[in-house]
Amino acid sequence: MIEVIELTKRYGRRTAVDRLTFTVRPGHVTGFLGPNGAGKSTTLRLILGLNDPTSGTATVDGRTFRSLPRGLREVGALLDAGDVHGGRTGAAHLMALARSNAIPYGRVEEVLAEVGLTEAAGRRIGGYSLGMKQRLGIAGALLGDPPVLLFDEPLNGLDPEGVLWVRGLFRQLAAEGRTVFVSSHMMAEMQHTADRLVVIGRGRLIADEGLSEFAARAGRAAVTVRAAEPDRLTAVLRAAGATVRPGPDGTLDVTGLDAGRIGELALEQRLLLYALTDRGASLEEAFMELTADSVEYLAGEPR
Ligand SMILES: Nc1ncnc2c1ncn2[C@@H]1O[C@H](COP(=O)(O)OP(=O)(O)OP(=O)(O)O)[C@@H](O)[C@H]1O
Repeated sequence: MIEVIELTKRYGRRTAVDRLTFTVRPGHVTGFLGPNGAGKSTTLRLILGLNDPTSGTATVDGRTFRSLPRGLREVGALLDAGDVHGGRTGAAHLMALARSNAIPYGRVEEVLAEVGLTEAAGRRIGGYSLGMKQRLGIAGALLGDPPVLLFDEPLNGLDPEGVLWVRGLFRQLAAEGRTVFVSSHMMAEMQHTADRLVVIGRGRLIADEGLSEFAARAGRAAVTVRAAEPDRLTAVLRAAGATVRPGPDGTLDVTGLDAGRIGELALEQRLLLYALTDRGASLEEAFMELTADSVEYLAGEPR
């Protein structure tokens, strides 16, 4: 379990992390979300004892990372996949990590196989693609078989197959009872990866809850409808107070009426429906709405 209490980090006059309090529990994949510059990397570095907080505490199972005696065996982390010695081979990099953390060398082969890098293990990291470097970083985090794992933007640079693999791996690690904390600035990445969210903006906590609770807060549940006569249905639904927007492939995106009421109205007007799907609130919309005030650099108005 990771516990962050009133954590604050200032760089001169800039407050990167502002009295942040949250808990990351075992058995879940917890997404750590926030727009660029929200303070995610700084928070992860504070948890790992790489920087000192200005005030407040960050502990892992009740102790600061620096006071944990067994390093990588207690907490595995991938912070920056590019931060590796390009002249070394993947295997040599992991061997060095194993040696400095008193981890048996046999683990190196195991984790290389787990991340799919066995073939590339003898090649120099300088020639690895970004996706391969991410895999190597994940291998390093897994090396000590730790109960707590932190990943900073681990999906960056991975191809779709790699993304699916990482998601499966995170779920499996959580199912084994580990604490898995994964940062990202994109809700779309997290909504299929995490089951809980810690959301921050400008260093402050915005949400610490399950994915569905977060979505519900936006309060914009939508229904997707596919109808034989979309124009007539649109008029009927608008007359009943709904907001209707054309969706992709001739579907309609309806808010303001639930699926049951839309079905009734269609039946009353003898309008044929091919599909009627509850979409729930869009997590992306919830994220944009709740973090809108804390985005560092807003894009200009569209021209
Ligand atoms: N060493 C430092 N010195 C000064 N300011 C810093 C330092 N590290 C971070 N900051 C500032 O703190 C704020 C938070 O940065 P941080 O990298 O933690 O954000 P982030 O959420 O990880 O962003 P991103 O998604 O862009 O990586 C930013 O405004 C950044 O400029």
